[in-house]
Amino acid sequence: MFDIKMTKKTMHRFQSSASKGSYPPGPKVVNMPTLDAWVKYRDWGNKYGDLVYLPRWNTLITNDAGVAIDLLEKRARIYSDRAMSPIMKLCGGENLLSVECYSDKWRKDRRVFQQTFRQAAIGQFYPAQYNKVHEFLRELLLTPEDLTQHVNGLSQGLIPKALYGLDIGPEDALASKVAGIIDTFGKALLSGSFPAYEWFPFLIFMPSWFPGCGFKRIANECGKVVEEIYTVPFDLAMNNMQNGTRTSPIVELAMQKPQDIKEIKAMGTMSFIGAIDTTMSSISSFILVMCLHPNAQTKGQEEIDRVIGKDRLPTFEDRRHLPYVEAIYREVMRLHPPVPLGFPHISMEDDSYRCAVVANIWAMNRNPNVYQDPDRFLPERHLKSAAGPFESIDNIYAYGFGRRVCAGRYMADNTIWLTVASVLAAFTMGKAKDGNGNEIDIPGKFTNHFFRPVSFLAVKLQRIWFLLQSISECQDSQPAWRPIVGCHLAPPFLSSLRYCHCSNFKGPKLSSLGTPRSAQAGTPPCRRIRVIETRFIGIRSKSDIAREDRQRHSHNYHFHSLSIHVRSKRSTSHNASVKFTTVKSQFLEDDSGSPVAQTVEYESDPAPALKKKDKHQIKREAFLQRLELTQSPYSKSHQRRIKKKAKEQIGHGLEEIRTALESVDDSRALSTIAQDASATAGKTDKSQMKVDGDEDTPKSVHQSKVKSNQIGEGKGATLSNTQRKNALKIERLRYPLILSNPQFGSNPFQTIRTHAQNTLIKHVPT
Ligand code: HEM
Repeated sequence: MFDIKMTKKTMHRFQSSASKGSYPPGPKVVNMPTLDAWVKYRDWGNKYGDLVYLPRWNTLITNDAGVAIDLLEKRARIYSDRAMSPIMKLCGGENLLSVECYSDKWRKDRRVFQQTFRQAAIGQFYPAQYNKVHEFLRELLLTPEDLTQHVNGLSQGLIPKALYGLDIGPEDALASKVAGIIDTFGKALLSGSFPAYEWFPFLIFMPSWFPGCGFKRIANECGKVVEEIYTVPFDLAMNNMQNGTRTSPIVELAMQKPQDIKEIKAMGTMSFIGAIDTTMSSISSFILVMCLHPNAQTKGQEEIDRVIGKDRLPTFEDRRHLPYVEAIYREVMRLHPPVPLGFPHISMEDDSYRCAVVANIWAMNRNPNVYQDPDRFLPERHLKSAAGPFESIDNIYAYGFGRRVCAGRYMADNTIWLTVASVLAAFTMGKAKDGNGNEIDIPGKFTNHFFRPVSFLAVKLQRIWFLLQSISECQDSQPAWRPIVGCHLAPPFLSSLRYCHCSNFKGPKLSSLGTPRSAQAGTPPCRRIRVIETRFIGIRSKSDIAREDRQRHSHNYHFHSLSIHVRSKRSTSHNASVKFTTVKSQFLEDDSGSPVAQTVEYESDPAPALKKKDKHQIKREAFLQRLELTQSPYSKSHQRRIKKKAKEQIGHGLEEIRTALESVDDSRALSTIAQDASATAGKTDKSQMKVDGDEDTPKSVHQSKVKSNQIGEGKGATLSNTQRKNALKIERLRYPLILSNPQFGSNPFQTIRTHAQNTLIKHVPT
C-alpha cells in the first residue's frame, strides 16, 4: 500500500515537473557540502520536500526510502547507470564494478561477481570468516589498546583470506595501500570534493604539477594501486596453487572458467577494495555503540548465554536463535550505515529528468515517520516490527537499491553478524577511566565519505581488563589460578596474560607495548567476569607463531605480541598445571585456512601426531587429486554436448549390439594382456619388448593392424565415455603386470615407455 502510494506520489512529482519543464525545488548551492553531507541533505529535504534538486550539479537527492524504491528499484531499467568521471577513470574505476557504467561489460562483471558472492555460494567463505573473526578476538584479548588496528586487520585480511587464500595483515604494504586509496574513492564519488576540477574540468588535461591539479597526482596513485590489486594477489594465489601450497576459490574459478579471467580478476579487485572500509566502519560503529549502550550489550550477552551457553563461541547455525543479537546488528546498520549516501545512480534515458539520483540512506533510516525516536539506539524496535528481526537484509537500506545493490551484501552481512555475536560472547566493552577514575568521554564523531567513528582512543575493553586484573591478582596472591577465576582457563592463554599484567613477573610487561589507560584507573568494579569464554579465544601454536613471525616480522605490533608468546615458553615461574590440548587446536587452521575444530573437547593426551613431512605429503596428494578432478579438458557445457552427441550417434536399439561388441573386445583384450605379460616376463632382452611397438612397424601397416587392446586413434577420433572407461579398466588390469615385469625393477621408465608404445596407437599426422 505504502509502495503504491509512493509510486503515485513520485510519479506525480516527476510528471508535473516534467510537463512544466521544471525540476523539484532545491537550493541553488554553488559548493556542495563535503562535511556531514548527509545531515545537510536531510535539512534540505525538510525544507524542500522528498525530492531536492540541485541545478548546478544536476543532482536529485531523496531522503525517503519509498521514493528511492520507486526510482531505483521499480524503474531500475532507467536509473542504474553510474557517472564515470575522468577522475574516476584516473583512479582505475573502469575495472571496478561499483563505479562502472551500466553496460554489457558491467553485466558480465556483475554476473561473475554474483556467482561467487550469491547467497547460496557464500558458505564457502565460512571457514575464512571464522578464522579471521576469531583471530580478531585473540588480538583484542592480547592488546586491547590496539583496537583500531585489530578492526583494520579483520577488515583488510578477510577477502584476501577468503578469496585468495592469502594471509594479509594491516602491516602488509598492499593492505595499507588499499586502505589509503579508499578515501580517494570516497571523494571521487562525492560531488564537491575536488572543487578546482569541478569548476574547471579542462584541468584534467593539465599536468599534475600545474596549480590546482594536485587531484591528478592523487588519482594517478590510486589508479596504480588498483592495478596492483588487480594483479598481485591473483598472481600470488596462482603461485601458491602451482607450487602446491594451497588452492583458493579465485584460482579454482579461474581454472574452471579461463575465458572469464578478466572478470574474475576484476571481481577480486572489487571485493578487496569494497570490503575494507565498509566492514571496518560497521564493526567500529558496533563497538562504539556497545560502549555507549551497556544495557543493550548486557541483553545481547544474556541471550547468548541462554541460547548457546558459555562453552563455545557463536556460529552461523545459531543466528536464527539469537533475535536480540540480530536486532543489535540491524540497529547498528540502521543508525550508522557505512555508506550513508550510497553511490549515485544515473538515469540512462529521459524519464522525467536526466540526472544523478542520490539516496540519502542515513536520513531514510532515521525517518521519524517510520521509526519512533529515530536517533535512539533501540534494538527492541526490530523485535517488535511485523516482519521480525530476520527480515531480508535489503530492508536495512544500508546495502543500497535496485540493480546496483551491493553485490557483496550476503558476505558482508555474515561477517558483521559473526563479529557482533562473537565480541558479545567474549568481551564486555565500556568507556575507559582516567587516572582519577572518571570515565573518558568517547567522541561521537564520524569520518566523512565512509562513515566510521573518528577515534577509539578512549574506548577500552572493560571485560578484558577485569579479566587481566583478576588474573594478575590471582597470580600475586596464590599460585593456583583456578579457584579464583573459577573456570578451566587454558594455560597458554594464562601464560600470555601473565606477561601483560602479573606484577611479580620479571619479563616484559604490557607497559612495553604502551600502558592502557585503564591500567592507571585502578581496579574497576568487577561486575561481569566471564573468563569462561575467553578460553575460546585460544592461542596460537608454536608453528602458528613461527609462521606468522615469518610473515609479519617487519611489523612492530605483531613482533611484540609474538615475542610475548615466545618468551613465555622460556619462563619457568608459572608452569601450566593442566593440559587442554584441544582448546589450543580449536583455532589452529589447516593449510586451506579452515579451522580444524569448532567444538571443544578436553583431553589430556593428544592423538599421536603425524610427522610434518607426512602431513605435507598427504596434503599434497589430496591437492593434486583435487586438481586432477577440476582439470577437465572440456568445459561443462562442452562435455554435455559431447555426451548428447554420443547418445544420438549410437541410436536407439544399437546400444545393446555396441555393448556386446565392446565386451567381446574387452575379453579379447584381457587375454592378450595376459599373453603379453607372460611372454614379456620370460624375456630379458629389451628389444624383445618392442615386439608390438610402432617404431619397427611401417605406418601403413600400423593403421591397418590396430590391435583391439590398443588405445586411441590420434586426435581425429576421440573416445566415447564408455570407450574411455573400458580403456581405463584395461589399464588398471595391466598396471600390476607392468610392475611385476622384471624389467621394471632395473629400468622402470623404459618399461613404462615400452608399455606405452605397445598400447597407445601412434598418431600419424595426415
Ligand atoms: C557492511 C558492509 C557493506 C556495505 C554497508 C555496503 C554497501 C554498499 C552500497 C550502499 C553500495 C551501493 C549500492 C547502490 O548503488 O545502490 C554498494 C555497492 C557494492 N558493494 Fe558493497 N557494501 C558492503 C560490503 C561489501 C563487500 C564485502 C563487498 C565485496 C565482497 C561489496 C561489494 C560491492 C559491489 C561490487 C558494489 C557495486 C554493485 C554495482 O554497482 O553493481 N560490498 N555496497
